[in-house]
Amino acid sequence: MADFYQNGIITTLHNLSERTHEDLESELVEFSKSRPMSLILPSLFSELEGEALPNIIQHLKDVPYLSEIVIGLDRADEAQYRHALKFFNELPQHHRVLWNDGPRLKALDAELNELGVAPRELGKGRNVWYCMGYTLASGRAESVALHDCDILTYDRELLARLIYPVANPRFNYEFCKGYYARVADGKINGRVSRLLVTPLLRSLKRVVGYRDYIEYMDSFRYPLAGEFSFRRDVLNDIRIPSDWGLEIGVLSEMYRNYAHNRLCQVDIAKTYDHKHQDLSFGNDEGGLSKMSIDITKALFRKLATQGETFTTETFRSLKATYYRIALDFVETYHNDAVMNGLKLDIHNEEKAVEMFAENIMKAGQHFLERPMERPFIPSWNRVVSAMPDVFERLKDAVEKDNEEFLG
Ligand SMILES: O=C(O)[C@H](O)COP(=O)(O)O
Repeated sequence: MADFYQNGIITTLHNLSERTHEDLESELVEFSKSRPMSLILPSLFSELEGEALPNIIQHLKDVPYLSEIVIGLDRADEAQYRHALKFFNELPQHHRVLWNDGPRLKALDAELNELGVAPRELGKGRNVWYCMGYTLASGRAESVALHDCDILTYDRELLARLIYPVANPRFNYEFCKGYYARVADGKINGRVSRLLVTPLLRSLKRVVGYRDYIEYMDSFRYPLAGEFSFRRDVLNDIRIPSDWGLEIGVLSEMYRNYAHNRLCQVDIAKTYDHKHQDLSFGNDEGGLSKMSIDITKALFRKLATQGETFTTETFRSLKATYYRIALDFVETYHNDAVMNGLKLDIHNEEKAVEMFAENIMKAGQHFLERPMERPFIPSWNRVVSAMPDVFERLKDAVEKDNEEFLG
């Protein structure tokens, strides 16, 4: 059983009783009468052939409270898009598959690009952004959840717990972030979250001092979770980063746009496992190495927008402080693992810490060389002002794709 401690400056909603998903769902069905709900699934075609997504679909089939499911499909050719339409057609809920690489959506993307408001990089950020635009265009939902498509331990209770805080009409939350223990196969995972993000935030507290933003970020128990939920109005003015800073960037946007009491986090699962990426030592362009550089840059950029100044010396102190704190964390996690009968490879953990320490310097150097770089995709409010009929056009393109290729 979890404890009920409130850490940090964001409300934490715990899992304190063994409520069944049926029990939660019967409430959600009631809530859906005043707050219709939808789910966004950013997916790669390859995930349709993996282990996780077919199981997610089996669970979603029985979810009784969703008005819409919006699937963003990346890296699919025409035959694969046709296959995806059949694959998702098992869902009884109203659903649409956005063929991001198809000619209709690519033509719209090219026009947005002409106007300077299209995403500049391919990837999950762009996929999520188009799904958010479609959700605004379709207007079917008041409360929206979003989760990854590689969750191996998926259960429909995860979705019920994730959307509940923004679905209950008596709650005033605009945004909710999921958290869980990433423990699977006898191991503690979540290497970037445990070994980079938390120790880096703790070292920032030492090097730059108390900052409300750092306290806020450190309040999230799993800051890199790809599971969020929000009220629809959030989607209008959120700016999504197109790189690996997506999760951190979304939290920073919420910090900028809302008071702390409109935000919360919720325990969504006892365990969680997903597809693991390589650490990619020495390769700044891939795997967890690139992820760690993007995340660190996102934190520096955000602090800079609050008036923080950085020099090479700041980054050197930060690296040294981080290294010490992160090594202490390795010992902490090791002891936690031992007491729980789990495995933790100290050598691999320390190798990861060494790489992250180097990457803090690389991210710092990059920041000093290009302080004005902004990987953000414009908010949908801005896009509407540049192209007033964008929602009709997006909706039309998606409807036509679905009609033409479903047969
Ligand atoms: O959340 C994280 O820390 C990264 O996504 C890496 O996760 P993993 O160690 O579970 O693969």
